[in-house]
Amino acid sequence: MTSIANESWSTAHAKQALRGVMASRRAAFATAPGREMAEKSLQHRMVRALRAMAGAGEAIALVWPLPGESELQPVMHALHADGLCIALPETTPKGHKLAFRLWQPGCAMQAGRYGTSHPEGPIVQPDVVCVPLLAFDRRGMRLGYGGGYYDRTLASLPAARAVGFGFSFQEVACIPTGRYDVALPAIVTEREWIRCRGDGRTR
Ligand SMILES: Nc1nc2c(c(=O)[nH]1)N(C=O)[C@@H](CNc1ccc(C(=O)N[C@@H](CCC(=O)O)C(=O)O)cc1)CN2
Ligand SMILES: Nc1ncnc2c1ncn2[C@@H]1O[C@H](COP(=O)(O)OP(=O)(O)OP(=O)(O)O)[C@@H](O)[C@H]1O
Repeated sequence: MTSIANESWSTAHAKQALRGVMASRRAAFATAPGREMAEKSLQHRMVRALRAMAGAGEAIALVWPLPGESELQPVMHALHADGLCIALPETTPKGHKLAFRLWQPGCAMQAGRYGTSHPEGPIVQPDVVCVPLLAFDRRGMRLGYGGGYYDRTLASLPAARAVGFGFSFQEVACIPTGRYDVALPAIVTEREWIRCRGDGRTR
């Protein structure tokens, strides 16, 4: 359910309609012949982009995938082996920012809100935040599940570098935006590392 308390009725409803369209596209992609190749290519591009973005020993926030999302565990293992610190979000109650917890290979995962999973490790403040998305555009605007979690979280971490990630089929011409949506500076897909053109409020 989308909370419409903080944005106009028309924006909230346009976002919800787009979520429905993107859910169908994602379901079709789940069984598409190119899925496995696209997944591997996205993982490689993510590792390359994050190695370039993160300094030695820095903390990178990734996500534990929800059904239909790309598998990022190989990315987590590769960056951990580089000596980077990996954190995953714990889904807090709606209206709050996410809490990031330290992940280590083989660590126990705890079931969280909305089907998400998080490690039980200590809280970590990430230097780089990888942002999951349902849809994106070339400005760097994104659509998520409607919790507003990443908008709130990024607003509270002004020094963190953010990068979105997803598959190229998730690109649309123009994401409907509200007052709290801020453009991502970059988005990685299985095809490219997009330097987004922004909307005048890019973080
Ligand atoms: N893998 C992953 N982890 C993540 C996110 C994500 O997008 N992907 N999040 C990104 O913010 C946060 C969790 N955000 C969520 C916010 C709302 C709903 C939710 O309302 N789900 C509805 C149905 C949503 C739909 O399909 O339209 C539900 O479960 O009923 C789910 C996750 C943190 N962890
Ligand atoms: N920094 C913020 N402060 C207050 N309200 C916010 C903030 N960021 C987002 N919101 C509100 O949260 C609600 C959900 O936002 P939105 O639809 O953009 O979520 P989303 O980006 O799809 O979700 P998520 O970030 O969890 O993937 C909207 O009503 C929005 O105005």
